[in-house]
Amino acid sequence: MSLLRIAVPNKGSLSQSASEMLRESGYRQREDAKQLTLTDAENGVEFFYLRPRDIALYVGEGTLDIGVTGRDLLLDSGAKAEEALSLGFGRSRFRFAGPKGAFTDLAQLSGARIATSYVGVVRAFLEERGIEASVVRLDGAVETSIQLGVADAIADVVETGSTLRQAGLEVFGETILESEAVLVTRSGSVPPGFDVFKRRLEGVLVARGYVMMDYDIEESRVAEAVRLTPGIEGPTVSPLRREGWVAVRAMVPRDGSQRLMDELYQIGARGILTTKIDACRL
Ligand SMILES: Nc1ncnc2c1ncn2[C@@H]1O[C@H](COP(=O)(O)OP(=O)(O)OP(=O)(O)O)[C@@H](O)[C@H]1O
Ligand SMILES: O=P(O)(O)OC[C@H]1O[C@H](OP(=O)(O)OP(=O)(O)O)[C@H](O)[C@@H]1O
Ligand SMILES: [Mg+2]
Repeated sequence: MSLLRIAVPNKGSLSQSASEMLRESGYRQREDAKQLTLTDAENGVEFFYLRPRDIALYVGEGTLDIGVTGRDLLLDSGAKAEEALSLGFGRSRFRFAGPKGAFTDLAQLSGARIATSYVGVVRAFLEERGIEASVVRLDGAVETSIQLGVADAIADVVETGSTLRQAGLEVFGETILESEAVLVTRSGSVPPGFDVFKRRLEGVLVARGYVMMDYDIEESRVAEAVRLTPGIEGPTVSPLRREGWVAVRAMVPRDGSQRLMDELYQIGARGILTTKIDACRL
């Protein structure tokens, strides 16, 4: 059987997290940041380490079957590729920003010069709003362009906001788009073997978002407790050696699991434990 060809970011914000997720999904990943490709024949895949900005193009052309890239980069590329799964890391917002106090409303962008590395996304957004502005394409360090007189405003990736603050800029207008790392495939086509690959990554996503919770409780209060921890298919309830008590086991969302433990304790549960899940298939 031919190998699934998968593009992975070689550098930048998404690179390390992408490789980590693939490793947790049971795939081999390169040990050396200079390595360009890696074959994992046992798992039927071959990895190509590429610039994240180029990945959607390779997948859209059909040269590669699957890619990991940013939603913003996918949209900016205009490639014939589509999002198949969001991966929960590399989260950022794409925003307009300008000197403090200079802009309050998107309409003020009319006639302005806007610097960005994401020309496709910005042009499409302005067109949709009927705003006529000139877009200046820069490769990076976009925040400095205003101070240097090349632009009046910028549109860029904002994560913590500290780069903007340091440049004396502030965001304005609505968020252009919310981005995160995504799996992309060629529009309208599902490569053979994609379902297994996707299920493995979904397993890691669920494992990251959930913990396994165990507790003991009096049988008379089980119904109440199980309402708090319904599990996925339904919790496992098993007998305990102690008369009138049962053990309950259920997957629960990691967020809020501490509060859930407090609530279970309140209604009489004891021996409440959570354990990390490494991987799963639901
Ligand atoms: N703080 C961040 N800065 C830039 N991109 C980020 C950040 N956090 C997440 N991302 C996402 O990473 C992708 C951009 O990756 P890319 O590797 O092209 O740029 P980079 O991380 O700025 O790397 P570099 O500029 O060093 O090449 C986008 O999808 C973007 O939304
Ligand atoms: O909100 P923050 O947490 O400050 O992160 C956002 C900044 O990080 C990125 O720049 P990067 O470091 O990649 O440099 P670049 O502009 O040269 O790509 C991005 O372009 C913003 O400038
Ligand atoms: Mg950058």
